[in-house]
Amino acid sequence: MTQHNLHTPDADDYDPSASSLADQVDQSVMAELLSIRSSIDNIDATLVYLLAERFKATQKVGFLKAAHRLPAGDPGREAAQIARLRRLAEDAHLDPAFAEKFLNFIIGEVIRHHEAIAEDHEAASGQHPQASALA
Ligand SMILES: O=C(O)C(=O)C[C@]1(C(=O)O)C=C[C@@H](O)C=C1
Repeated sequence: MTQHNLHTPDADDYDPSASSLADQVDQSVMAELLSIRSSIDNIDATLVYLLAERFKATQKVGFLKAAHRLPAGDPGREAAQIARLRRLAEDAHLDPAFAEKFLNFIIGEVIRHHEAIAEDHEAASGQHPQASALA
């Protein structure tokens, strides 16, 4: 049974002024809050598009690694990426520990995708022995 009274907002009916604070703040504070939130909304949308592009690129890496039976993870590359991002974060006044945690979170997901691609690839080449000989 669908629970219409427990409505969870989705992207189609996004209300940028949705808030649980309306009865706790005066209108001028709410207006300022909504104005700042409009930038936050733009930034969040950009993050989604950027992450989608990054995952498109890492998917290509996943196919390449699977085709050549390379390991999903590359700790040497990760160490270099983390050192670089920590430096960039410091320059940008972002907590470097947060930047590292965020990158590790994304890379963990990428590695799970790589492993799934490799499993699919192995299963497919098992079904076609001549394909596995060519890999
Ligand atoms: O560059 C690679 O080899 C990738 O698989 C991509 C990526 C990343 O997401 O940046 C993910 C896993 C590796 O450990 C290193 C980097």
